Amino acid sequence: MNQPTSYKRVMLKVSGEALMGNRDYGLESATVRRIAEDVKGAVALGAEVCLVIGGGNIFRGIAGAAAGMDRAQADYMGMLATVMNALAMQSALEKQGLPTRVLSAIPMQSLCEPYIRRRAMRHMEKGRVVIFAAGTGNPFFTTDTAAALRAAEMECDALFKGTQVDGVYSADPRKNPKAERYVTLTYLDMLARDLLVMDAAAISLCRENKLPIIVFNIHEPGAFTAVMKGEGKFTTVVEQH
Ligand SMILES: Nc1ncnc2c1ncn2[C@@H]1O[C@H](COP(=O)(O)OP(=O)(O)OP(=O)(O)O)[C@@H](O)[C@H]1O
Ligand SMILES: O=c1ccn([C@@H]2O[C@H](COP(=O)(O)O)[C@@H](O)[C@H]2O)c(=O)[nH]1
Repeated sequence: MNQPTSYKRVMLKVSGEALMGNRDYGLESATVRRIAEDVKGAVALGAEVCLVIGGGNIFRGIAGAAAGMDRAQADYMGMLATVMNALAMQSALEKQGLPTRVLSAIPMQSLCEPYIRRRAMRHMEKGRVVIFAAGTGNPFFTTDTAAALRAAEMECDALFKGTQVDGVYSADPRKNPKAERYVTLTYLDMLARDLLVMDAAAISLCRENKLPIIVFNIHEPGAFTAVMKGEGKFTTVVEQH
């Protein structure tokens, strides 16, 4: 085993967009494999790991609504997109030799298990990597909120948000090159300054449950494993700093 981590159980939220790699849409297998290798590295540190994967690489409800669809119907399509990503990640993790389970908030018994909290807990205790699919199962939410919700339910020590940038900035760094990265931040700062790296419902849920949020760049090979050891660049969001 590598140098151990102080985290016993963690949630990793991976944005759907991150799975696109260099493509404009969908999944790039090399990217999915690289993230799976990173999860393997984190598991080797001795942590129990669960995942929520977004669906933005395939479909976002808000885009469907903008194109004239009923918003709730479009959101269900978005949730289905997250199931496809979960299945792709499950395959990649199993290729790495990791035991996994996909648990869906929308029951799909031919594909995966339904989400049952106590079953999920048991899977994690047995060292399986659990992937929570279909978000919260409800429209008008996001997979950030699903990640915060499942992390609280699983009694995780932290929520790691793997995204396109290496932390939380004073403004969106993809739009404003002068934006500055924070090393630590409070939940209230994130909410008050409207720092849109995560939605407000997810941040509030983390705050209520005293769940630290760690934002890092999932595109750096081995970044998740490194951040689990406190290495590399990231932003930590807590109650007080
Ligand atoms: N203040 C900020 N600091 C850092 N990133 C920010 C900030 N404001 C906006 N962003 C943007 O937020 C994005 C984070 O969202 P992300 O790509 O993880 O999307 P998501 O909605 O979680 O996932 P999906 O791609 O599945 O929809 C980053 O790519 C970044 O450009
Ligand atoms: O609880 C949830 C989670 C997600 N959705 C829908 O899925 C897509 C994709 O999720 P992202 O968080 O954007 O990656 C989202 O746009 C919603 O349409 C949902 O309805 N409920």
